[in-house]
Amino acid sequence: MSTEVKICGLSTIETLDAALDAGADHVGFVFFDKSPRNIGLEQGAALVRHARGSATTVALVVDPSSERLDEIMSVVKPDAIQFHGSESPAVLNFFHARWGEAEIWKAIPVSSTEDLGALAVYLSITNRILFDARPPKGAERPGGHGQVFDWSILRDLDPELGFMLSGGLTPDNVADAIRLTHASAVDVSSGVESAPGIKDIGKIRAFIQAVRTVAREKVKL
Ligand SMILES: O=C(O)c1ccccc1NCC(=O)[C@H](O)[C@H](O)COP(=O)(O)O
Repeated sequence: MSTEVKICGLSTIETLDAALDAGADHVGFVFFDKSPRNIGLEQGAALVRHARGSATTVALVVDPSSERLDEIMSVVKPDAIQFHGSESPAVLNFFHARWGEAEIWKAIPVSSTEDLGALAVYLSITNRILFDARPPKGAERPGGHGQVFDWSILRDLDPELGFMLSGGLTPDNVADAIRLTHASAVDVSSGVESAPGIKDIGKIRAFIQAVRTVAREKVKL
């Protein structure tokens, strides 16, 4: 089965179209004002409307208030919310009770095997777990740093978990990352940019092509 691809941090119709045309399965929009990829609610709503039905639309948030979540859900109307901060299981359960139809994705920061302990806490209350590189100390945002972590930490995980791999992926390293971790999905932001927040259409296409080459290898085996 082909590895799913999420292109995160999109902010223009042009780059969103490039991702959709190249076959992205999921498209992500950042609602966090300390991010160079941050977008406004109306901008997000227009991008989500444009992508609806072609890919899963994912709104990324970091420790949002319940008012902020309500705003995003009622104006932007994404298919899924990606919680990328230190949200507790209680926050995710509260969100589910209020917005039951939306998928819940949770990012888990990884720098050592011990970090996988969080899986047991979040697995039953999420639709998808995303492993991302733990951010550098003192960083202003918990993701989107273009940093890899040691993928061998994930090597023994059950591929049936269907986890998403993230952190420092690029068109050049994503095939190796999939072969090593058997991730069922990959997520990228910096690796398909020419500068922080500026998506590069050529890199988006190259990234998705590199992911698809791994699927073709599997067919040949
Ligand atoms: O991308 C951001 O600016 C961001 C800000 C705050 C929280 C999370 C953020 N990004 C999360 C993502 O889904 C990224 O795709 C993921 O961290 C990987 O980023 P990168 O290493 O730059 O590909």
